[in-house]
Amino acid sequence: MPAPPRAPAPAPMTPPTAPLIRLSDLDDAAHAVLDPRAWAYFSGGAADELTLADNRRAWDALRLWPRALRDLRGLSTATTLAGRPLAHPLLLAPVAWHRMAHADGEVGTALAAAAQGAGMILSCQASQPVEAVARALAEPGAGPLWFQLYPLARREDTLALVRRAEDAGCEALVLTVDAPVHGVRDRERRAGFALPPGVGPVHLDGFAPPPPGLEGLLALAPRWDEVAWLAAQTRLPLWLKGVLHPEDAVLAADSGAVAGLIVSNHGGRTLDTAVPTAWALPRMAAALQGRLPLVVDGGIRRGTDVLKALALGASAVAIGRPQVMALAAGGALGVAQMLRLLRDEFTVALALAGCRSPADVHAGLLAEGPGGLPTSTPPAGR
Ligand SMILES: Cc1cc2nc3c(=O)[nH]c(=O)nc-3n(C[C@H](O)[C@H](O)[C@H](O)COP(=O)(O)O)c2cc1C
Ligand SMILES: O=C(O)C(=O)c1ccccc1
Repeated sequence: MPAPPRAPAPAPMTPPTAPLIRLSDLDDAAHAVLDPRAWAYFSGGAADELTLADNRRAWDALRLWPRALRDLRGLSTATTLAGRPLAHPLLLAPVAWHRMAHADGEVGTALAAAAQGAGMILSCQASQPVEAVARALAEPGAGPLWFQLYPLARREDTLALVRRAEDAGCEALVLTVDAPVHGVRDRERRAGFALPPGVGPVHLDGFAPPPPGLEGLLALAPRWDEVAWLAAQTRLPLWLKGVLHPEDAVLAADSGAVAGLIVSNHGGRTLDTAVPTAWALPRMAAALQGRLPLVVDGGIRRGTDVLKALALGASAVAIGRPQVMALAAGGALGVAQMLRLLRDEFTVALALAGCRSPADVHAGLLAEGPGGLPTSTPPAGR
């Protein structure tokens, strides 16, 4: 019998966004659509970008000792952060000016975070207001909204910002302490980066700019007494972001003013050649002995990176660049896909390491890596 004539091929269906295979693919997707100056700003690090590269390499260098034959039934990524239940330990790190990546802006990012149960730390340099972001996150099962601060030129302005974050329903404040001056940004300078018209830090409208010159910035650089002052002004827990040294971790705990620390080198954007966060984290955890919860950021791109961060003592991780790359490439939907993928990879990592939950993750899962990273034997009974 002759073969029936072939039906014409259906018109190809283009998915709204290409399937996302791994987080690092978002860089190419964003590069293709972003203005070169915005790309330089979002993707770049400081100077020779050695810390930027080291952040990734330090997670990659760690090797896992998985456990077999564990009972994995009921596996869940659910955890708690400073007592707050979370669907999984993923937060969005504060990143300035989302509207430079996509018109959906921070509200789009927040809708994605809400849909995926992720927490969000809103930058004080955000290009959309905290009230609108808070509404987007006001969903059952949504993660917490935190507000990140740089000290403003006048204390009353800083306080006005704190009140605004409190009134919007933010659950914590984050004082960034690793960027008293702008890092050496070769890539931004080469690209001639400037804020595009119509995008800017909406929370800072009407506030006095920093006094001119280096001495003006140094006068605003937060000091330990500023941390105590800020903590005394608010009922919200105060986290410090950008601490790397174990002795500073101990000072933070001793101050009694600090609720937790974000172990961060600002994604390699401030002091180039600062240690990668995967090196700092276990040493800070050892110095603190559980006195403060730790969140870590910098180069977290894989579910296994999340697992390693928990094994080194973090309670949660924060994601910086992938959120703006995903936003640039696919708007709010892109950010939701990115978070979904990382959650799914983390679920797989838990299962394959023999852990039923984040609480099961411990230092014994880590083998010593090329960077001389710490190792231990699994504690009995785990
Ligand atoms: C484009 C960009 C803007 C950022 N803006 C801020 C900011 O406003 N406040 C802040 O505390 N950190 C800021 N950060 C640092 C991030 O919060 C975070 O520490 C870093 O991006 C984590 O590294 P990752 O990008 O490798 O995940 C920014 C980072 C990037 C990439
Ligand atoms: O670019 C940054 O990393 C950052 O933290 C920042 C600082 C001042 C204004 C905008 C962003």
